[in-house]
Amino acid sequence: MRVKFSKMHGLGNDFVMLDGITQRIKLSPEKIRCLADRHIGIGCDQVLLVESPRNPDADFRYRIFNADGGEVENCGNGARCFAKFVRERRLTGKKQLLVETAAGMLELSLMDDDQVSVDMGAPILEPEQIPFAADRRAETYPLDVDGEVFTIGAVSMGNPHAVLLVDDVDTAPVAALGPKIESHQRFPQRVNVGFLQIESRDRARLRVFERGVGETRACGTGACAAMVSARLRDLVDDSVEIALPGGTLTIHWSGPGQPVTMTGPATTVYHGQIVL
Ligand SMILES: N[C@H](CCC[C@H](N)C(=O)O)C(=O)O
Repeated sequence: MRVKFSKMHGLGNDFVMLDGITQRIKLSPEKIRCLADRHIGIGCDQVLLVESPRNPDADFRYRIFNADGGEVENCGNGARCFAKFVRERRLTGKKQLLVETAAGMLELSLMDDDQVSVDMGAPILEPEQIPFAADRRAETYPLDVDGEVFTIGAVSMGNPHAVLLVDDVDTAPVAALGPKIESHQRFPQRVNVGFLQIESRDRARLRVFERGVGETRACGTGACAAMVSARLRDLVDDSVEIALPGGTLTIHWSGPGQPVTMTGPATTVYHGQIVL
């Protein structure tokens, strides 16, 4: 079946965007892995599928699939690209969108300068809801990785994140330690792993080894989770510029129970067609 797609990215975290409203699209983990493959497919970190909402209050539903074929709960960079995509495909004329995801509802605001602001909802901090095996909720947790104990934060933005503080992201052991923590047995659904360098109370640098993908050039939910973990440790204030390898996101969070807001760009690279 021949389908139209858009190739997009949020700060270099790249996506194949599929309109499942005006097109009949049936995906399987194998098809997703093929689409995401940078040699035999289009190549992307995630495949994002736009569908009609189940919730009558929502404008759209959007589903997120990692390059390994697994469906996941949330994608911050993808949410911004989604907002631009549905406008470009003339699926809506609205600039304020309510979107249903597996993690719940997201509120998206398209701004004039191609920036998109997303209300990502309140972070989830209870270990069993992250999910993360721990006796009780804490700002940080010891995590034994092959006999070496690391201090991590554990936060869910609908999807699970572990956050480690490092002195210098450029020399952080992302490739060596990322996979070990991603598949650590205390994270029963695996986990995204953020390596965070605090520069000041309103600026930090971050690299993320993403669950189901590997290191990406940016991770929106990762930036939100890292800021939340740093805020809980009183290392930053309520608004922080998070600099990732692909560019900078502005994250705002005023404390537990409050929503996290993420603002950043969304870029369309090209439109194409492919036989699925
Ligand atoms: N790898 C993530 C999904 C994509 C998140 C990321 N691309 C973002 O911008 O938030 C997970 O398995 O939870």
